[in-house]
Amino acid sequence: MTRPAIQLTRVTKTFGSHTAVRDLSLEVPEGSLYGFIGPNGSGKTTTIRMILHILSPDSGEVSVLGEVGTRASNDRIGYLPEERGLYKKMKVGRLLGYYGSLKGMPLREARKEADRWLERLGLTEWKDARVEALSKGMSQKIQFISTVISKPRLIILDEPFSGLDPVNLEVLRSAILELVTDGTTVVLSTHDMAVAEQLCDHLIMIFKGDKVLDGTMNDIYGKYGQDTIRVRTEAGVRALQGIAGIEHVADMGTFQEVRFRGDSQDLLQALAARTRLTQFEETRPTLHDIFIRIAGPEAARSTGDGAEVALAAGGMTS
Ligand SMILES: Nc1ncnc2c1ncn2[C@@H]1O[C@H](COP(=O)(O)OP(=O)(O)OP(=O)(O)O)[C@@H](O)[C@H]1O
Repeated sequence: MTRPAIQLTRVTKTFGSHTAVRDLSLEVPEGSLYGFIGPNGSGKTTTIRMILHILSPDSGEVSVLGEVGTRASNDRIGYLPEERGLYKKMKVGRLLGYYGSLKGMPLREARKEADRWLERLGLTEWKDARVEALSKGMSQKIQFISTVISKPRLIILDEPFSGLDPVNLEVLRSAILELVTDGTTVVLSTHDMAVAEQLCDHLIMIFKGDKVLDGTMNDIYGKYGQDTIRVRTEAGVRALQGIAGIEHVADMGTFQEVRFRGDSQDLLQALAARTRLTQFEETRPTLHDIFIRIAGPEAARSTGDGAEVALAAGGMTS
């Protein structure tokens, strides 16, 4: 078996009396696209900082690209932090060449690689612009290039999609997938479970410093099966009010995801008697729903995806 790119063994980190990460063990296989997910403040960034040796754990062991407890492997790691910053007065092309050479690339090669990436991300015409002239989305893509330009074996991206419009999100998404196809290991930290769901092949879910789920997407979905019904009706969430057997409803706005105890045909009939249906589909639960099931209703309030609908006695409130 090949060595994992990252291995954490029983790692704990506290800040004063607050435990940010508790007894965390984790293995990120080489070549995987591993999602670190969890709501704000759950311990993702602290975990990443320990992987990068910016922080030392209070206890436990951190091994990255085969090296235990040293910073030596950092040249082989690309890190896109959540708090971003670029030298504003520098021109884009020069800046990227500079970042590549900082990571040990010959300048000519770094410039060539910068040109390739600028073209790949639709930014060629901005090569001679100063960073300060770029829009937020453009500087985010430049920061991404600065992270990947030196072809690190391991790339850690903290919320890489925040603030990107759907077109640029797609551009970045396919660039990340291409890196993984080429054998790079990518860790993607995000609180957006829908993004993680679309992209990752493995994931770890962290909540209040504890690992609550870890595995391949196939294992995770296999465990939860197809026990969710996606419903789209003219009446919206109100159509579901008071139907016996409904255990949980997540209202996604134009559609609802329903966990139903019993024969789904009974739900179909009950709905058809009340409203016009445009979708009724048995499907697997979303990651967000799995997270709520594991972490409890309190966790629902700490995430932004989908509104939880509480079932009152015989009815619902939203
Ligand atoms: N340097 C620090 N000093 C004190 N507390 C800290 C420090 N860094 C993190 N924490 C606390 O540890 C907890 C975990 O924070 P962390 O930044 O790892 O979460 P996160 O999952 O990355 O959240 P976000 O998505 O908001 O970035 C939080 O309660 C945070 O306030």
